[in-house]
Amino acid sequence: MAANNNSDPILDEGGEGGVKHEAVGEAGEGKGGGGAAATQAPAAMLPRSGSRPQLDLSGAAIHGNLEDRNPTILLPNQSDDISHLALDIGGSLIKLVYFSRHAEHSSEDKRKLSTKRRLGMLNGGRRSYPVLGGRLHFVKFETGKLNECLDFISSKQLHRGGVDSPSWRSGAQPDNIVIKATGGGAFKYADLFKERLGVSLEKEDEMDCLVAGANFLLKSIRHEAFTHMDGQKEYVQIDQNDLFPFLLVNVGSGVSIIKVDGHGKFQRVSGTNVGGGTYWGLGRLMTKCKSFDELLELSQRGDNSTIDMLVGDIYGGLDYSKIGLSASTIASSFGKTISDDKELSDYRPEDISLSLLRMISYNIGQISYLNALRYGLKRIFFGGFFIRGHAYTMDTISFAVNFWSKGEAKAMFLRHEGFLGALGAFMSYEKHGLDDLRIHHLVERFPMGAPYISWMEKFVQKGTQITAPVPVGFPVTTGMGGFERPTAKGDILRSDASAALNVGVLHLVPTLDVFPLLEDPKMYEPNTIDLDLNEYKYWFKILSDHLPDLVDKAVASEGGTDDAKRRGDAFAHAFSAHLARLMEEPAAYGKFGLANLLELREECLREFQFVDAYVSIKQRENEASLAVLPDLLMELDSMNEEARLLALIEGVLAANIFDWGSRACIDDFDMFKKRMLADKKGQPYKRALLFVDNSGADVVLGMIPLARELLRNGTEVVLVANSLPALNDVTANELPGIVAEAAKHCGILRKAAEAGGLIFDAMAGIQDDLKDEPVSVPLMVVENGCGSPCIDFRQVSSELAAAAKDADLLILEGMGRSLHTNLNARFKCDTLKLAMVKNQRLAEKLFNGNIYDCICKFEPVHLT
Ligand SMILES: Nc1ncnc2c1ncn2[C@@H]1O[C@H](COP(=O)(O)OP(=O)(O)OP(=O)(O)O)[C@@H](O)[C@H]1O
Ligand SMILES: CC(C)(CO)[C@@H](O)C(=O)NCCC(=O)O
Ligand SMILES: [Mn+2]
Repeated sequence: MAANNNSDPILDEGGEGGVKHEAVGEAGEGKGGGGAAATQAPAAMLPRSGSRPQLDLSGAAIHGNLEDRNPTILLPNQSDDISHLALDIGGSLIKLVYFSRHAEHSSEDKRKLSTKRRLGMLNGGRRSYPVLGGRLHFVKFETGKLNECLDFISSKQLHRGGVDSPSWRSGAQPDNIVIKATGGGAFKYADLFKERLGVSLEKEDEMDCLVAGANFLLKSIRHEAFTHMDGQKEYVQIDQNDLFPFLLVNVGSGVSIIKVDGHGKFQRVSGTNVGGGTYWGLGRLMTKCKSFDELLELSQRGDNSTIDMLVGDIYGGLDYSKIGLSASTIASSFGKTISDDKELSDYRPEDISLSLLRMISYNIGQISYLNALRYGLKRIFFGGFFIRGHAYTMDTISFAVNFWSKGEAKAMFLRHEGFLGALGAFMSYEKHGLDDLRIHHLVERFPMGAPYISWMEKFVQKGTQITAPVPVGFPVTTGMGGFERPTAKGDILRSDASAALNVGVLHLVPTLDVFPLLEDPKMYEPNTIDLDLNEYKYWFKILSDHLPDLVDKAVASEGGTDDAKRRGDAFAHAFSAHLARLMEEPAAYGKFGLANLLELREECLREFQFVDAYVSIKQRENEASLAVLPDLLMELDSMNEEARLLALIEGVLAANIFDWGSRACIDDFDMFKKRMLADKKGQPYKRALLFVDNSGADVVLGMIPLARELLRNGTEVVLVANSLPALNDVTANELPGIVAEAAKHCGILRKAAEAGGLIFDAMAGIQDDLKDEPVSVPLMVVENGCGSPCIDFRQVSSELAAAAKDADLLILEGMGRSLHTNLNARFKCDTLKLAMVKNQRLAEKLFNGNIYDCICKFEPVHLT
């Protein structure tokens, strides 16, 4: 049977004895090397990206001061088209949202075109999606340092993309660039923008923008809103049909309180002048702090009871329980400072900062509650940069809302807290074509700001600062309206650079779709197991242990040059920083599952320009497997149909099913066989989608022979492969080459591949044994839209979505796609999930089984 000794390097358990399963059967011997090169050169084959545009880095240079934390890098030759910049210029901070669109490198190859034609995706040349892909970036500056902001805009030429006219491309200065702007500064600084950048600010109403921004986030971003109570962050999935009404409280310098009833339907019902500016302003005066973060950091080491007058101070240490006040409740903020014969300098800055923070947060919580009560609203979303993702601030506000409303109203926070206005201004562009954005079009990534060129070493140094975990003190509440002071001592606040990791770059990928065969997209959850802290610890160790090996492979894949080594170092730092961040706060990047974690690693490799770390390994495996394919096919053809089907499934699992008694934890093979053999009675599957995994034996000796069997029965086969490299997974770009090689040994494959547009030229020099073959059903290859070893069926390529329309059989192979994700996923058609459980812990957890157990899970749709 198929010799399958290539294994998934991460999804397999580390440790546990190297190569996981040995060659089964005899056909796998000998015939090493010398085989035809099945795969094409990877670099040349990667002109496009399912999720990220490739940058043209030639001629890149640092612009501005090298000492800056985020120096601007100019990429003069990259074709990204920056367009649509929007600003929110507030009393304290300037927020920028800009969209970089990448020109389609539309060198669609013949395979793609023919697949699209076949799948009915080429309707008169009209694009089936509204806009080009690109990325949405979020940046902020202090309003007092407006010049830095202007420099940033000008160095990145952000203001020039807003024009559709090509005049500026030829170098001519456009005379009328208009940029959307909101916030008071849109009025105050309009002249300065005209003077410095030659642009006019088109003013958008601040409240309109706040509401539009909040509605956009709640509608389009997964895991945007969360509650924060007693130090626990919990993401809230908002039901689109049950979003309105809600109260929006934007805590900027001042506070605006808005009742939102729908899109563009709202009323500013209240506000308070005691807000973020008050905290920062008073705090600066009283503590001599130089920055907002420094002030916030001080509060974490404060004890407000030296400053605030508590109920117990007034009642001789007793609660005033009759009206529900505990002794530790603040009776009067700063009240103690009146009776003391003390100067400001006699108080600790830490205590002052905490008293101020509590006074203001509590007050905002209370006013918000009163307004929610006034309009009968249960949900209050808090935005604005005063929140700053700070656990204690959020807990204080949540406590106030919960306490006063007796649990009736809920405080929720937003990951993009400070960018509501800027996003709203951005959304107000009429022609950006983004109005129709859907949740599945957006993929959030968390880049480390990869330094592309000369300052890699600096990044490695700086990366260490980001890596250092920063504990956040969780407050303990006492009930009855009192708070304890924060328990953590000596903590520092996460620096702005890494705090930026709360908010990623939003990648707009208009070609993504929800997989149409999902039984219930709303209820679908790709991850099989929740990543709780224990799971995190486990994966943290596996991923950390595997990191040096991965770096070696990645560096080797780029020729082992000095540059590749430096990038390898930087990648290791960046990925470790991500892991450290997640260990400290598993919910930092939204609700994160294993699929996201594995994808993060692949993205991180890509960020450091590692195109395909496993390229040569994949090539070697493919060549070796192709060399033994003819023998395998011959052996299969000598079997009767039943035995062949078993051997084929066995080949996919690379396990010996003959002794399944002890090895299979889920064994629906007989059920599948019954259905397959029924094909003979004239009801073959119409179209099967085969999701391939790994390279080499898994593909060549596993899935391709299975595909051949289906083709033989008259079933159309679509091989579904990754859009981008991930581990040793074959990509949709590589697969046609492999199929073409395999087809040299088999008439069925060859006819089907020709029918499916995978082979174009009548291949000369191949023995022509096709004369007697009937006209074949097609064999096609489509990309899945992912660059990950797992798959999230809420976001697949439009190609795959189109191919799914006529499919009545899905075959998911491998741990990533059928175990770690999708084990419990239900589809609208028959589904076969095949995997060997190469992880002891998972086997125990999921099936009470053992490592190397197999699952062959058949879920016929008529039974459900
Ligand atoms: N790095 C920072 N520098 C200054 N203030 C900060 C910083 N980070 C958070 N803040 C807090 O955020 C507040 C500003 O929030 P935000 O940007 O939402 O308001 P704004 O738009 O500037 O003000 P407004 O809407 O009232 O005009 C500051 O007053 C301060 O409390
Ligand atoms: C004046 C704005 C709207 C400027 O963003 C904001 O700072 C604010 O809502 N201040 C509170 C003003 C009040 O309602 O008392
Ligand atoms: Mn504002």
